[in-house]
Amino acid sequence: MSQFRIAPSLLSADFARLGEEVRNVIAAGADIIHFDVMDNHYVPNLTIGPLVCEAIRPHTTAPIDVHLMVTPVDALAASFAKAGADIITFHPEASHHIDRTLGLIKDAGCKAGLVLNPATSLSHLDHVMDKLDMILLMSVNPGFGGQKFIPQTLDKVRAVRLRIDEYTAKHGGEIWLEVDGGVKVDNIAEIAAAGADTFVAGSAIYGQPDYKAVIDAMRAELAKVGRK
Ligand SMILES: O=C(CO)[C@@H](O)[C@H](O)COP(=O)(O)O
Repeated sequence: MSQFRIAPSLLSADFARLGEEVRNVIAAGADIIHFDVMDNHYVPNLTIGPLVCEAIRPHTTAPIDVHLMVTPVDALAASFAKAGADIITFHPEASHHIDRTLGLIKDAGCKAGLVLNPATSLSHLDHVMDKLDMILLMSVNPGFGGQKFIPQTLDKVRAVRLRIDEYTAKHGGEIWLEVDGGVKVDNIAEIAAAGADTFVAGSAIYGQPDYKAVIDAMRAELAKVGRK
């Protein structure tokens, strides 16, 4: 895996051909499959559940990164761990007991992370840094693909990068910083320069006929970033 990771969001894939869409995007050079779970309650949209995760699992050995936009969280997190997820992230305001939910995900053998919406405070990270494998910053309000990147996210990325670097310099370990929403070829370098290392892109990749061309173009942009 390269130092920057590209994670196509299945939300923009052809749902009638999901297995093939997973294989094609990995063959095109993606690192991770991003799997958006929406419940029509926490967010105003309804997508896919653990059965679909289980169905795509045999189609790739790449990590499946499940982003839970649901409340309540715990039972579904456990189901996704059983269904073959590698990484499970959730929104702190959707869980009554953040520390317990993170522990439950890790005890099930998955990497765990928190997701912060554009207006959600970084204070949610304060007491759980030791349990985080990933922090996912939403650069759109969650619920739909194809929205425009919110530029104020860049300051948040810088602030979280600082927190991660300070924390890992002192305590060791690794915490990925993922950004999700409106990520394109023309802004990925700026987001990386601000401190992100993992990039979710739905419509930018699945909205084009040639997935490899888009992923190659993203990697070419990332190669220009001096940070790593
Ligand atoms: O979680 C979400 C939206 O809630 C995202 O993963 C979107 O699916 C990203 O789509 P694009 O903005 O890249 O089209």
